[in-house]
Amino acid sequence: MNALAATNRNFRLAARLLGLDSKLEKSLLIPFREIKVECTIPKDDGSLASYVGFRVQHDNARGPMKGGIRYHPEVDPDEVNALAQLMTWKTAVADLPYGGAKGGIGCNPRDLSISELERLTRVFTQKIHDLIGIHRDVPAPDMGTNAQTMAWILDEYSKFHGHSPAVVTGKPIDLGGSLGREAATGLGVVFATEALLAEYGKSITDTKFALQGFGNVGSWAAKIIHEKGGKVVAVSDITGAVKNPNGIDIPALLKHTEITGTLKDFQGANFMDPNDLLVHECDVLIPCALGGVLNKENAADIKAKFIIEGANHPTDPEADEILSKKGVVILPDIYANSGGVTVSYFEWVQNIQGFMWEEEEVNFELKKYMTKAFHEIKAMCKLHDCNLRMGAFSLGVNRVARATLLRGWGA
Ligand SMILES: NC(=O)C1=CN([C@@H]2O[C@H](COP(=O)(O)OP(=O)(O)OC[C@H]3O[C@@H](n4cnc5c(N)ncnc54)[C@H](OP(=O)(O)O)[C@@H]3O)[C@@H](O)[C@H]2O)C=CC1
Ligand SMILES: O=C(O)CCC(=O)C(=O)O
Repeated sequence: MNALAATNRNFRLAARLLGLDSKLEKSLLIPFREIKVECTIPKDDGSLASYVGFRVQHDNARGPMKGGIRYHPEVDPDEVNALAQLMTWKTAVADLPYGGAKGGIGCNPRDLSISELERLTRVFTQKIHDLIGIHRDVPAPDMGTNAQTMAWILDEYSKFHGHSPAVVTGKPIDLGGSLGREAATGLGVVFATEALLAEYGKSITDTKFALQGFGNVGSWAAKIIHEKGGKVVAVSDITGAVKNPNGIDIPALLKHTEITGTLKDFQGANFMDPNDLLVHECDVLIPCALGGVLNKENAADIKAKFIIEGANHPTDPEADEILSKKGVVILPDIYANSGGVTVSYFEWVQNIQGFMWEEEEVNFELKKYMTKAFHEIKAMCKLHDCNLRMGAFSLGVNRVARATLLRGWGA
């Protein structure tokens, strides 16, 4: 099942649980606006290269639309649509005054030089600048993009609209980025994990973790888990995977990836087939890379008792069903990885106030938001007798439905 079909399915199940009117259900599902633009740039060798960029603005009932921009070869309209919709429910679960959006460009950032990436980002921004904005749609980093990408968007956008730091979040600190934003998604994943494990009388200390993806989310989550006494027994990136049953030395691995850019040739662990990462022996599995990686092909072989969805849409509905029958507890993406957008919200607030918070304050507030959302999801699970994914979806969808009804349709 593709990402959009899976996301629509989860939304519809939640709408049924809530007893939403079918016309309201239909209106919530249709995106507010879908943008598709051609981005042609001169490459460093003088030849031309054309790419397709997308921005899907799913819903703005609760506030400006919010969500990352992804640079990846597999970016396609259905996936961006699904990710935009997930942002709508995610911001509502976290109770942020935002709607949802997502963007992307179908390209392999590893094949582009820094100056080619800059040109591509500026052309994309030129094409969409009238449709984003501080109170309209606020992009942020996602897979394949980072603080530098946000700096180029900010600069290009500001040429048209005047200096506007709050038009993007996840910026470099020197341009108004928030302390703590870079680590926020990984830290939020860890707060979410702690909240879940505590329900089962467990903690991070001495628990065994496997993480797929060692980029922004995966590397920060691994670092913080290691600092809290957890054992990271396996991690992977696109080039391969490493394992150590006694726990990988994460600071050493971070030093290695900083120097080489990959997990390859790391001396402190054994290499393994990256396809085995998801079915590796561990207590907690944290997918932090692509969508749809847990599916009917591998779900029956998963050894973890808990899955924390650091990535967006890592579990397809068929896998959800198989895993649920096995008794595996899944903490869904729209809650588990909401730490990033929550600190993006703090960044936007700081930019609008023209004020900067201490990192301790950012992290303290993040923990408060993550803890509150966890208990609100649990309450929905109790009310509707459902799993955590449906608890989170029904919490988010209900908040957006209420805002939509209150605003009305201005007939
Ligand atoms: N950044 C954020 O704030 C947020 C991100 N997310 C989600 O988290 C996930 C990861 O995002 P982020 O960390 O920002 O992205 P990054 O681009 O920083 O990192 C992605 C990581 O995934 C690895 N990867 C890519 N393909 C594969 C594969 N087939 N098998 C194993 N590893 C793979 C990459 O390897 P390599 O480096 O070798 O290419 C890299 O380590 C995405 O689903 C994103 O939507 C969710 C909320 C917020
Ligand atoms: O920080 C943000 O605004 C969005 C992050 C994001 O894209 C996500 O949560 O999937």
